[in-house]
Amino acid sequence: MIQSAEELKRAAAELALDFVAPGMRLGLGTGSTAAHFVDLLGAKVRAGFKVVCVPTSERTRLQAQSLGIALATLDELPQLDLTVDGADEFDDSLRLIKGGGGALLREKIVAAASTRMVVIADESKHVETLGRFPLPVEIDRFGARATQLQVEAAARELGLSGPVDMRRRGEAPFVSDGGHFILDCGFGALPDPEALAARLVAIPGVVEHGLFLGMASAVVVASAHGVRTLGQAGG
Ligand SMILES: O=C[C@H](O)[C@H](O)[C@H](O)COP(=O)(O)O
Repeated sequence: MIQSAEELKRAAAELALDFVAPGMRLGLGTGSTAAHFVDLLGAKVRAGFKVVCVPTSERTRLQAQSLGIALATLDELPQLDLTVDGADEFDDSLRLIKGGGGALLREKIVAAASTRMVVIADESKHVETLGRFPLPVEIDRFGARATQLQVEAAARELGLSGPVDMRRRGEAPFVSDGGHFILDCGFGALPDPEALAARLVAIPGVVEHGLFLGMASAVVVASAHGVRTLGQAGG
């Protein structure tokens, strides 16, 4: 019987391997769940399986490299067949919150360049309404405080409130692979994620937000009762 969170993540990652065909151009996600997938893919590659992968973060690039997985940049491979990535939250409509690990911008660029995005997660990430996990919003370093005020104002217009915190690593602000800051927005339940997404992208200092809407084609979710797939991984 599957028990620990790590076992659940690995079980989801294992099932997602079924969606990978030889010769595919693959996007590799970031985070502890995606790391299980990369690890399992590495074992397949060692056994002779051929794929070329584009990592969504430096962390994932280093892991994949250490496992001997063939890598390319997104400039070299601008169209991908499939991206497999984790998520901080997903709902029944396969809408996601991502960015807990700070990789949301590259993750979204890579997912958008992929024909399909398959998300792997344990059941704890499944929510009725997105927003339990504070929404990460990646912002330019220039004028960060001004951008933060605009994010807060935009949320208020939509009837949302709650702390907007600059993500920190120790004393200093956290800096993403792209060199940006991240705001963690604890707005609580997001009844209209599409409206919030539209409002956030209209703020000039916002580089990207962690709402992935209409991007995932399937979520492979592992619980103590087994692993199931929501949505369609094909087509
Ligand atoms: O920026 C990080 C990513 O969006 C991750 O995929 C997300 O935070 C989920 O990570 P984990 O699998 O570690 O919960």
